[in-house]
This record gives sequence, structure tokens and C-alpha cells, in this order.
Amino acid sequence: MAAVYQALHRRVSSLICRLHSTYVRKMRYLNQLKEDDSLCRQAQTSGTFYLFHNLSPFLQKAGKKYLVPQLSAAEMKGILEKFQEAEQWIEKSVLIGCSDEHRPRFALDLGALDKSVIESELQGSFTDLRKALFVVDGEDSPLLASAHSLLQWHESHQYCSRTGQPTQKNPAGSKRVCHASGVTYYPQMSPVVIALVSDGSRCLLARQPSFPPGMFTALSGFCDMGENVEEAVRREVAEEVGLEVESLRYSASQHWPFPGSSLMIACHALVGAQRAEISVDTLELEEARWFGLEEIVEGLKREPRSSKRDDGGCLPWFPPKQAIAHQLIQEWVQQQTAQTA
Ligand SMILES: NC(=O)C1=CN([C@@H]2O[C@H](COP(=O)(O)OP(=O)(O)OC[C@H]3O[C@@H](n4cnc5c(N)ncnc54)[C@H](OP(=O)(O)O)[C@@H]3O)[C@@H](O)[C@H]2O)C=CC1
Ligand SMILES: [Mg+2]
Repeated sequence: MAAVYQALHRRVSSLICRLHSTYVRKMRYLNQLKEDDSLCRQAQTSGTFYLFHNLSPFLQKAGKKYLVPQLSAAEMKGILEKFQEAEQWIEKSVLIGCSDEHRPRFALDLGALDKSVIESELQGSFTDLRKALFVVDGEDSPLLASAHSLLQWHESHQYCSRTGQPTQKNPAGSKRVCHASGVTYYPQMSPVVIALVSDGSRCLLARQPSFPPGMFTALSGFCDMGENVEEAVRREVAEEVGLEVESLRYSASQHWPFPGSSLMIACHALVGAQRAEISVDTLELEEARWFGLEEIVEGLKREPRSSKRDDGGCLPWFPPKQAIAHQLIQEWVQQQTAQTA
């Protein structure tokens, strides 16, 4: 009776599964890979691999474009055989997604191997993530960012903070376990709020001393323990520019790989036009000021290269489209344009 029931259950599950969308089937498959170690090990033999070297992704130049190559398991083996211990290296990979056809994608950091050998073999170069994110195709940059963050998390969680003993990653890299204490560690992100403050007709942008010359962006800050998004925005705006937020509206969110792994939560914040006098926290910011619509529209057209003035200074320019700050600024422009039309 039990066997009949199980067979029926399997048949119903497979029928339901066939009815699911490509997306649902893909997410269920990825979840299975995280939970089932032997399935994941098997997937490593048919998957594709993105390479990193000390957290810098491997890119190939094709004309003016930069491609992020995916190596097959066989190609990986070919490269790793040059260094021996091929099997051991594949085990260090982390699962970062899969194609619609369920071909798993892994990322692997070969930081301990000679970089120049891999670069000449594969005809490309390991490129700093900050540069890579802005030169690759739109759909590749979030993938590189999440792979980088996951690899970085594994690198910095090699030991259990309770026992000091080494931790072991599961094949998918979705967690690490200390077998001495039984503690399981999961990859973490830090929530960060980013707010484009407006007084109704102007928006406020700021720069930190470490920014490239001329770059201004929206105010941002890490959430404190126990804070919600509204509280974090109100506090950061008060701390950094001395203004009180009257209302805020959520816009979107984005994973951001700097400095570790952050979840950027982007909002539009409104302050009263009568109480819009800025007092800048100079420990955190080099400058913060109001921008009118025209100046923002001009700044959006400018690139870092075209921002240099004859006197050596820089005209303002804003983060590129891959950064959520850019989206906030674009939305503000649209809203202002619609209001003034
Ligand atoms: N994608 C985008 O469009 C944008 C992204 N960002 C990102 O937002 C992040 C936060 O912005 P920022 O204004 O600098 O933040 P904050 O205003 O919170 O100031 C940064 C300081 O906060 C301290 N801090 C508190 N918690 C953390 C934590 N979990 N990790 C690291 N530092 C922490 C550090 O101080 P100390 O070093 O003294 O300990 C750090 O220097 C930045 O990493 C930046 O890359 C910012 C703007 C645009
Ligand atoms: Mg800040």
C-alpha cells in the first residue's frame, strides 16, 4: 500500500512540477543543490565555472567588449591539471546560479595558483572587481558581485568563532559548519540605507573624501542593530547633513559587494523646504549640497573623463547606471520633469 502511495505521490509531484514555470523549476532545482550534497557534487561535473583570483574576476576582451567566460568542468580540469590536485580545487567552488536548462554555475577562486599561467592559457586577465562591474554586460555584473561576496565570505569564515576550529563548507557553499561545536554559519549581508533627499525642488548629493574627484552621490549608511529602514534613513540624514526627514518612499534594493556584502535599500526622502539648511558632518563627508534639476540633468550626461575643468577642478558627475544611486537620481529627474510639465 505504501509503495502504491509513494508511486502516486511521485507521479503527482512530477505532474505539478511540469506545470510550474521555468523560474519556479529553476529555483526549486537550485534549492535542491544547496540541500543535497551528492546532487551538488554531481552537478560540479556538468556545470560551468566563473574564475576569480584573490577575488578579482577573470575577463576576456573581445573588441571593445569585456566578456565573463564560463568554463566547462572539462576545461577546468585541463587548467587545474597543470597545477595538480585538480579534484581538491573543484571542491572549493561555490554555487551561484543555473541556466534555464538547469546547467549549474559555480564560482571558484584560484588565488593560490600562479595567475600568469592561467591568464596566458585562457587569454584574458583577472580584473579588479570595481573595474569589472562597470565594463561587463548588464546581466553579468550582479552575478560577478554576488559570486565575489560569497567567495569573500568563505575566505573570512574559515574558523569557528566559538571553538577556533576550522569550519567546513557544504558543496554548494551555502553554509559552513563547525563539526566541533555543531554551529552552522550562513553567508551574511549588511543592510545599508541609501536615500535621495529632496526639499521638493532640489535634491541633496554628497561626497566622501575617498570618492574620485567630482563624484557626488546620495546619502548612505549602515543600519544599526535593531533599526528599521525608516529609522536608519532618518538617523543617517540627521547625522550626515543635520536635516530632519518628514516622509520617505521606498524605491528599490540592490546587492552591493563593497566593502563586504551589503543590501542597499534605496528610498526617496523628503525634508521641509523651510528647514533645508545643511550642516555637514565633516568627519564623514567632504561636501554635501543641494542640486537643481538642470544641474542634475547636465551631471547625468557627464562622464568622469569629461568632468575635468581647465583650472584643474572637476564638474559634478554621478554614479554609473549599475549603482542604485543612479536609479534614484533618474527617478527624481522623472518626477521633477513630470511636476514641471
Ligand atoms: N550602490 C550604490 O549606489 C552606493 C553604494 N554605497 C555603499 O554603501 C555603503 C555604506 O555607505 P557609507 O556612507 O560609507 O556608510 P556609513 O555612513 O554608515 O559610514 C561608513 C562607516 O560606518 C562604519 N560601519 C558600520 N557598520 C559597518 C559595516 N557593517 N561594515 C562596514 N562599515 C561599517 C565604518 O566605520 P569604521 O571604519 O570607523 O568602523 C564605516 O567607515 C558603502 O560601502 C558604499 O560602497 C554608497 C553609495 C552609493
Ligand atoms: Mg554615509
